[in-house]
Amino acid sequence: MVGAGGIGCELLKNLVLSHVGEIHIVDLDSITLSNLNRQFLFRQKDIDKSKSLTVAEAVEAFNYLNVKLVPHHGNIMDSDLFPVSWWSEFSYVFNALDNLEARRYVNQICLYLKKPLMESGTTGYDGQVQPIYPYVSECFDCQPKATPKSFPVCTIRSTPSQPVHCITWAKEFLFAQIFDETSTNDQSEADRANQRRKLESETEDKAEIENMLRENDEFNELRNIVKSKTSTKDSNFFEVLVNKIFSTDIERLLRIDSLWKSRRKPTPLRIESYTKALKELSAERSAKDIVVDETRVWSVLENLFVLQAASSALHERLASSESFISFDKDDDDTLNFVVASANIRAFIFGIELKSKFDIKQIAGNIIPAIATTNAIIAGFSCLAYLNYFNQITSSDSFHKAFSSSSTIFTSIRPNKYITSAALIEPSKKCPSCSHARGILRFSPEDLNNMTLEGLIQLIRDHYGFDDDISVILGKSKLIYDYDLEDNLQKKLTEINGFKAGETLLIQDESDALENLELYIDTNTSGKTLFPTLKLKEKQMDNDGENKDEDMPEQGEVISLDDDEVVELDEPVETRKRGKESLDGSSKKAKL
Ligand SMILES: Nc1ncnc2c1ncn2[C@@H]1O[C@H](COP(=O)(O)OP(=O)(O)OP(=O)(O)O)[C@@H](O)[C@H]1O
Ligand SMILES: [Zn+2]
Repeated sequence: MVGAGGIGCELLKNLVLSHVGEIHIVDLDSITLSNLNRQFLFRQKDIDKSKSLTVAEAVEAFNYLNVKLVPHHGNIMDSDLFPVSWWSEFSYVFNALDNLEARRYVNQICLYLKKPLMESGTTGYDGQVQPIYPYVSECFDCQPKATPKSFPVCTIRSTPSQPVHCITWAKEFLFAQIFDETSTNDQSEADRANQRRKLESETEDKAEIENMLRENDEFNELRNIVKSKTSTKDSNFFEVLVNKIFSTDIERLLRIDSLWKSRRKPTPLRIESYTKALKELSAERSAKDIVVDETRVWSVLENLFVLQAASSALHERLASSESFISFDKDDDDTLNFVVASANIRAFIFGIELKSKFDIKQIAGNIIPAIATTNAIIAGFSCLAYLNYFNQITSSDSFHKAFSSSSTIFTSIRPNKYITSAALIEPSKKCPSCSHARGILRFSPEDLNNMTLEGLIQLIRDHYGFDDDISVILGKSKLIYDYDLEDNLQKKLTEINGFKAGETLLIQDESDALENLELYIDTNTSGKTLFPTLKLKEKQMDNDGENKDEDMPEQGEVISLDDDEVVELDEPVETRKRGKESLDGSSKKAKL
């Protein structure tokens, strides 16, 4: 079971009461106060303890069927901690995760190992369980997932009109520029040129572009103050910050007439008019009294007061122990900074102010989790799994389970509280399961002595590639094709990145056979084992064009080796065969 959060707690209780033999529980996180309202296996005393260890201990209280529980504290995507040999032990995998990246990773591992996977997720009242039988039913990646909504840079930086624009500005721009890891004082020429190009793709207004670039440069002063070891009391960080972002920058925006032809103009904030009231407020109350008032919309003065306190707290942290601070909705200093600066910007632009509670939801991309939805989904997850195990008497259990399992949805819509849909076959366009996969288990001897040329020969012999092949290591590192022979005589261990947990994507240059993805495992004691797979012939459409769409898209980046990166400006398909289509660069026409 991967994830011991909202769904995980409910699911573990169900599985233990269903008498599952042995359950391994993986989670990378520790328990926070905000988990306690729905993750019922945790108590106040457990705050800061490991989720996986605590959850295993908690269910022992009702583990009267003596299910064996094995907790693991760690990131499931860490292939040193969780190698293929570890994954191979399981007969069933449950996802109870909260992010796409980890879900995708588990999905891929289950495809490699052909393990049944129960995928589950909830947002608010909406929930879904999807049983996945690799290569028989749709996998997690068969249906494209929606990407989060984003806003044009110009709206965020120059012309906000909704609270969400101000919140995005405060979190993604202001906070990141000053405190985050990516904030830097010495931006290279290339970075600047890149930034300019990006802005030019969004607006033709030259004055606006110059303004945004200048604003960026001026953040140096703020970064310098905040990163200097000057005591917070002696620094004028808050004053410089407020003057720059709420006064100087706004005045400069006002000078760009083109922006305000059909928009309401912003009004710069005069901090002088608040100085006296700020002093009085700080004599009366502490900022702590205000920040706990999460559901009331604070006044402009209160927001300034909170901003002052949050700036000083963040400055103090940077001056004492931390080298950078990332925004985290559960880190109150970062959240208060974002809430207050977003609200003051909203006031300047005549936009509605919001409560800390509302801003937290938006800035943290949160839809409140509902304990009942988690419980229902975990219940279905367990029932669907039991259904699978009641059937696996035949050798063809995936096909059998395919016809008797369903995807189940919950929602708050009347007559649609619970609905189900039959499973469907994998999509031919799926980036994950539309090609063959398997685990390539190297003996330690072969891994140390085999050359890339030797490996390529073995792959060709094993899988019947007639023509030449190309080999991509990891996400995008091309290590061999008919035109790139530099690595052929290298031992496998001499190729940067060639290690257990990485993947090799093999493509047939003649496009006759489907792509093959091999997962590198080095944990075997015997001889090197190639997975037994029969590669399918690629489907061609009537024009002889290949129907499979697994080539990188236009604009995607392929890296050739660690320091050479080529941006594709035309699809790889057309470039593969003809050097003449390249720009004659010194990249030795590797693509
Ligand atoms: N890569 C990963 N490896 C292991 N566990 C993970 C990984 N990614 C996420 N998780 C765990 O999955 C669980 C998901 O649970 P849930 O959706 O309830 O989120 P939460 O972090 O507990 O709550 P919230 O995000 O609402 O504060 C979390 O406990 C999280 O730590
Ligand atoms: Zn798929």
